[in-house]
Amino acid sequence: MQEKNNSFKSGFISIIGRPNVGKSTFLNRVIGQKIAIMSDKPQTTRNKIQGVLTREASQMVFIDTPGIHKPKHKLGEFMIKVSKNTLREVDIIMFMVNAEQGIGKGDEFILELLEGTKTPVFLVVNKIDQIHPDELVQTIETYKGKFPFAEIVPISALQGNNIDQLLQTIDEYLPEGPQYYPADQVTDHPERFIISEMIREKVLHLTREEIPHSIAVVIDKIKRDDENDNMIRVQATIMVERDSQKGIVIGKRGALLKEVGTEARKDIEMLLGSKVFLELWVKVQKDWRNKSAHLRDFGYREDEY
Ligand SMILES: Nc1nc2c(ncn2[C@@H]2O[C@H](COP(=O)(O)OP(=O)(O)OP(=O)(O)O)[C@@H](O)[C@H]2O)c(=O)[nH]1
Repeated sequence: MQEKNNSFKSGFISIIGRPNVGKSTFLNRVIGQKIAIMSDKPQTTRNKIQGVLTREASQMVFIDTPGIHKPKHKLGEFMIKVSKNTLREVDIIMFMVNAEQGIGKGDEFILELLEGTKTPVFLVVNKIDQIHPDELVQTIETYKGKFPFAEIVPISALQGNNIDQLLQTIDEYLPEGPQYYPADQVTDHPERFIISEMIREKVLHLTREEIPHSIAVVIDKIKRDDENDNMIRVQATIMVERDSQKGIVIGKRGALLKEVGTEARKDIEMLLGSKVFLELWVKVQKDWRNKSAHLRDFGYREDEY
């Protein structure tokens, strides 16, 4: 290493893995800001979210792909298509697995999807804070036998263990390239999407087990109110699949919806740096997950990927 290489490196890193392995936790830790929704329920990340990490000599653009699983209905198939498309275009694939669990059907399915890919695949074993080192060695051995991983990196996204090492390794694989985004930009997602995810997160959180993932949040309007101290008015609709779910989301005399609104408003105010008036509606749209047309309405447009 006689010659110092001053050239800038950059690239796209796709994070893939079964639901709940900790992809969003990782992104949030690395980017240091709440951009990907975090939840202890599986499959809360439906859209592609990019987090951008700019270092001294490199820029990493992370893509948080939807949790892959075998398709059970239209939305599932759609998510898989999205994931497959992104895998072809990225520089590194981070396949994240949960150290606490053995290799499962979902992992096997993802490995099948990865078969023959030319992109380097990193096996990232997350949640190592939960297991004994001996178990870790075993898990790694099992995975090693299944796929020619370019790198294997154990981490704890929650506690931060080995994250620097992982970023260093990613750096080594990045090609020379431009700085795609300004250094202070952490996400290229429109505020609209982040706001809808903030609201969705509150609904999932406050309804606990009662509301499955059959909800979507549509932002109807974001408007600055010049007459009212520049307050920003946000109008959003929470879409549910069944009447019974509507009742749950609204709660007794509207109590739950009010709580969702209060909590979400705080997050949105932080994001926009302004006072926010949040108006929430709940609407039943039967069986929306199986209707491709509705996917479009909810902003899951394939042509964006
Ligand atoms: N103990 C431990 N828990 C973790 C770690 N990383 C994530 N978790 C937890 O695992 C759960 C799922 O994490 P997420 O980051 O939402 O998972 P995800 O992969 O983004 O999930 P989807 O959006 O469903 O694909 C959360 O309760 C996290 O707090 C870790 O390193 N250690």
